[in-house]
Amino acid sequence: MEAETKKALDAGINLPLMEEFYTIQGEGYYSGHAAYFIRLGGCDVGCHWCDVKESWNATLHPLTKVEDIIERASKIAKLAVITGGEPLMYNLDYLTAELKRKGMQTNIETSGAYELSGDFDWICLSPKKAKLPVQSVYDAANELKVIIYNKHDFIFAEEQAAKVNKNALLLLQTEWGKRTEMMPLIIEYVKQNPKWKISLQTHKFLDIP
Ligand SMILES: C[S@@+](CC[C@H](N)C(=O)[O-])C[C@H]1O[C@@H](n2cnc3c(N)ncnc32)[C@H](O)[C@@H]1O
Ligand SMILES: Nc1nc2[nH]cc(C(=O)O)c2c(=O)[nH]1
Ligand code: SF4
Ligand SMILES: [Mg+2]
Repeated sequence: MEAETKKALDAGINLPLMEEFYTIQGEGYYSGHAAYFIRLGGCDVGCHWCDVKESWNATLHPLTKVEDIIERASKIAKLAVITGGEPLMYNLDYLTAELKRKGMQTNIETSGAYELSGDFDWICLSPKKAKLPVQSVYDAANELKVIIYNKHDFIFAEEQAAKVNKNALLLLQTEWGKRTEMMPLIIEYVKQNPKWKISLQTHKFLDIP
């Protein structure tokens, strides 16, 4: 990579953009809200059930001017959701500062595997066993959303709940491919442990992006 290109990437002036779309947030506390999704390419966490594996290789996604993304987003939306890939692999200070300057709300979907950057109004932390969150993200998270793929994930969920700040909402979300098997267990678990709530990928039921 050329020095100028690297400089713009490190400063978060240009970021690898996989896709951007205006849709309805399907998951978590903001489920049901209209939101402009900004999906950045690049992730090295390696969840075998990841539903956007095409995002992993950052070099496949063009370095895009953040300025242009914000122009498009702010024309049609009030809320931006930064996702990926793993968005915290990048410096998100410029992106969030400019979104806010346009009056937009900034939310993020992250595994928390990298240090926090950017100024976020809402942080969804979805921790992964393969690369655990850093402390700063446990401290700042507004919701903890644990994916349930098998029974052991309930134990993992409790371990993660013990590490996150006390104000964070606690959410269990079935891994999509295992939903028939895991949903009955999640329902029973939440009835027995009502500090948890269910999060569903409602956009997949609605068949929207
Ligand atoms: C694709 S990830 C991108 C953001 C970040 N890398 C992360 O994992 O939080 C967005 C959200 O989708 C969840 N997710 C990914 N694959 C899933 C699947 N097969 N079933 C249910 N949730 C999934 C993640 O846990 C995360 O909460
Ligand atoms: N509608 C919709 N809601 C979402 N919530 C989190 C998503 C993500 O992939 O980060 C996502 C997504 O891809 N689509
Ligand atoms: S951390 Fe997120 S983007 Fe990365 S592999 Fe896991 S679910 Fe996919
Ligand atoms: Mg998704």
